[in-house]
Amino acid sequence: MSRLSFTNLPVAPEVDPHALSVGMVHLGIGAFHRAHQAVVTERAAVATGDTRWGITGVSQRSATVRDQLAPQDGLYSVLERGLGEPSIQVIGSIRDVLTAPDDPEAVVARIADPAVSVMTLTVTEKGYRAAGTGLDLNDPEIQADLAGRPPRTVVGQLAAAIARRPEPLTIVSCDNLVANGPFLRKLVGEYFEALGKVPEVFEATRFPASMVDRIVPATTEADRAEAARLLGVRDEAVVVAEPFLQWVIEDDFAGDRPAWERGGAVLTRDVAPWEQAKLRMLNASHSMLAYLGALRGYETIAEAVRDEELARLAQQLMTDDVVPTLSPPAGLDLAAYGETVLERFANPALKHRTRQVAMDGSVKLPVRMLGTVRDRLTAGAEPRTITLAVAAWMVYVHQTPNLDDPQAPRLKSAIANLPTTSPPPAALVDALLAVDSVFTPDLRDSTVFRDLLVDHVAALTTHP
Ligand SMILES: NC(=O)c1ccc[n+]([C@@H]2O[C@H](COP(=O)([O-])OP(=O)(O)OC[C@H]3O[C@@H](n4cnc5c(N)ncnc54)[C@H](O)[C@@H]3O)[C@@H](O)[C@H]2O)c1
Ligand SMILES: O=P(O)(O)OC[C@@H](O)[C@@H](O)[C@H](O)[C@H](O)CO
Repeated sequence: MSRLSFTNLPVAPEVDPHALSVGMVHLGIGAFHRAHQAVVTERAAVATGDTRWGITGVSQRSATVRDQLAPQDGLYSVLERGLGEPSIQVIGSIRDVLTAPDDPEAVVARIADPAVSVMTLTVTEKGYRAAGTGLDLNDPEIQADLAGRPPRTVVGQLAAAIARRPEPLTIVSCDNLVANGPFLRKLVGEYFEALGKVPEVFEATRFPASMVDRIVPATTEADRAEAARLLGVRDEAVVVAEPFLQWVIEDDFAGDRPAWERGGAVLTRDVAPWEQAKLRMLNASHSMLAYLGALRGYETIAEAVRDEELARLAQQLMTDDVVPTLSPPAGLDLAAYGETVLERFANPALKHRTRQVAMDGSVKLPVRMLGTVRDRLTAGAEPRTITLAVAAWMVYVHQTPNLDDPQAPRLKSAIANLPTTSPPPAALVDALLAVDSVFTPDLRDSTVFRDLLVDHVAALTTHP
C-alpha cells in the first residue's frame, strides 16, 4: 500500500501545507503535540487565512517521528475515537522535523530564527531535568550543556537560542506540570545564572502557563492498520485521540502568535485554577486507575474504570479529597467535570494502557497527588483515598520488575533489602517515603499520612 504524501493524499488537510511558512517550533514531537497544539494551530490558520504558522517539530531523543513524517511530506492523520464510528483527518501544519541528537546546532538555529516568534513544548515531566523546585545542576547532561557542547537538554537548547535572539520569544509549555510556564522560566533563569551570564532579552522572553487536555494514547500497529483502512494509504505517523480537546493559555506573549483562540483555545489572564482542577482531578484519578488497574491485571484504563470498585474509588478521590482543595474557575462545575472525566476514561475505543499512564510515577506523583495530600493534611483532614493512590504506586514500584521511571534505580535501591513477596507494609512505606526527590519533609514527617499509607499497603498486598 502506498504511503501518505503530497502525491498520495486521499483527504486534503484543511490548510494548504505549501502555503505555510515556519513561524513556530515545537520541542518533543510525540503523539500529544500532533493531536493537540498542531491541530489547534491548523484550525487557527484555516479560520484566519494567516499562513505564517507552519511548525518545525523537534524530535528530542530518537529519529522515529522524523523517519515517519519525512517520507510523508510532514503529513499525518488524527484518528478520532469517540463512542460512534471513528473519523480521520489529515493535518498539514507540521512542515519539517529536526532531530536534536543528530544536529543539536540546527535546533538552536531554528529557535533563534527571527521568523519564529513562538514555540510550544511537550517533553514529559522528566525532560525538564528538575530536582524539586529548581534545575538539577548535578544532572550530567545539564553539566555537559553548561560546559559548552551544542546543547542537548531542553533547558540548554532554550537558553542557547534565547541568548542568540535579538527579539524576545514566547515559550508555551504544554506539559502536565504545576505552573508549567513560570516553572520553565525559573529553570532557564537558573541555567543562565549557572553560566554566569543572563542575556538582556531574557527579561522580555515570555513563558505563559497553559493547561492542555486531550487523551492521546501511544499509537499501536492496530491503529496504523485502521488508519490505512480509512485513508486507503499507509500513515506511519497517525495519532489516536478522543474527541475532547481543551487548551487554556495565559495571555502573555512577547510578539506575534497564531490566533489560537480562533482554533478553539481559550486565552485567559489566570490559568492556575484550570490547571489545578485538571491535574488534581483528571490526572490524579488517571494515575490511581493506572496503578490499581495494573495491580489487578487490567491492560487499559477503560477496563480499569469498568471495575465498579475502582470507578467508585476514582470518584471518591475527586469528591472527598480533591474538590475541597480547589477554587474552580468561573463556569467550571467540579461535580459535572468529575463525571465527564470518568466517562472519558471509560471510552473503550481508546485503549490507553495502564502501564503507559503508570510510567514516570516519581515525577508525576508530586504534580498530580502530593499537593492534594499536603493541602488536606494542612486543613486537618485525613486524605484517605488519595493516599490509597500513593500506596498503590508504592506497591506497583515494588512489584514491577522493569520499572519505567527516570528514578527507577533510586527507587529500586531504596527497597532492595525487602523481600520480593509480601514485604512488611511499614518497611515498604518507610523505604519509599525516605526518597526525598519525591516526598518533601512535611509529608515524610506526617504520621497521619504514614499510618494511612501503611494501612493501604497492607490491604493492597493482602487483598489486591
Ligand atoms: N498523551 C496525552 O494524553 C497527553 C495529554 C496531556 C498532556 N500531555 C503531555 O505531553 C507529554 C508528552 O506526551 P506524548 O503522548 O506526546 O508522549 P510521547 O511518548 O509520544 O512523546 C514524548 C516526547 O517527549 C520527549 N522526551 C521524552 N523524554 C525526554 C527527555 N528526557 N528529554 C527531552 N525530551 C524528552 C520525546 O522525545 C518525545 O518527543 C506528556 O508527558 C504530558 O506532559 C500528554
Ligand atoms: O502523558 P503522561 O504520561 O504525562 O500522563 C498520562 C495521562 O495521565 C495524561 O496524558 C492524560 O491522558 C492527559 O493529561 C489528558 O489530558
